[in-house]
Amino acid sequence: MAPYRNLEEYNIEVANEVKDRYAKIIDEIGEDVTREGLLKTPERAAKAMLFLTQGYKQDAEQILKSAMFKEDYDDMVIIKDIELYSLCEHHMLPFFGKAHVAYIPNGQIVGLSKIPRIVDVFARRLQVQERLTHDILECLNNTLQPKGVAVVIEASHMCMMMRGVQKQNSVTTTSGFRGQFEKIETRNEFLKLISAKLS
Ligand SMILES: Nc1nc2c(ncn2[C@@H]2O[C@H](COP(=O)(O)OP(=O)(O)OP(=O)(O)O)[C@@H](O)[C@H]2O)c(=O)[nH]1
Ligand SMILES: [Zn+2]
Repeated sequence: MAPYRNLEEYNIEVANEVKDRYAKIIDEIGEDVTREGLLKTPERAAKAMLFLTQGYKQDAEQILKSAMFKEDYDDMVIIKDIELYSLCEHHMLPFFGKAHVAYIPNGQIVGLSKIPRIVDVFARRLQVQERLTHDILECLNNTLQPKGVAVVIEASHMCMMMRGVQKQNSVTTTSGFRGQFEKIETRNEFLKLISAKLS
């Protein structure tokens, strides 16, 4: 899971292919790929794209399993305001915002950092916000087998801001609930806690 830094750390053939295709795109849009400022741009763009899609090569289930511990705590665990950056699969433009994740343990808990880690695994792919929400939800539900799991994502989509309908302030909220969170009181407690501001 090490963060990738150099193009050489990616599959070199794939990385060079992506780089060459970015050079072609830059040329096609009417720019001069040989001018100084753009000389290294195809390589930088390839690195950025491979970084932003590294989730395909990562195994979220294994990440959770690497830090699951037996524990009798059976109240709600909430990790809120997890910042996320993903790419919409329609335009390959970013969407970004926050994920709020909760679960009710069923004899085992998971290392807290592993939840933001799996958010990144599923966010660093071409996604729609709905599927991203369910990917996180189902992974936690199947791997940790908790009494309940909830995921809420609030995000802004650059494809709706920079182009298309050009709405700068709209935020899309998606949510998924399993197990005890399907009960209205539990769900409401979670929603109340994620909207509460701690001073
Ligand atoms: N449901 C969903 N739609 C998304 C997401 N990201 C982008 N979209 C939408 O995907 C749709 C693609 O629609 P199309 O009509 O094929 O694309 P388009 O002509 O570029 O559409 P406009 O953005 O309306 O100009 C658009 O309505 C986008 O707003 C997402 O995460 N979930
Ligand atoms: Zn889009």
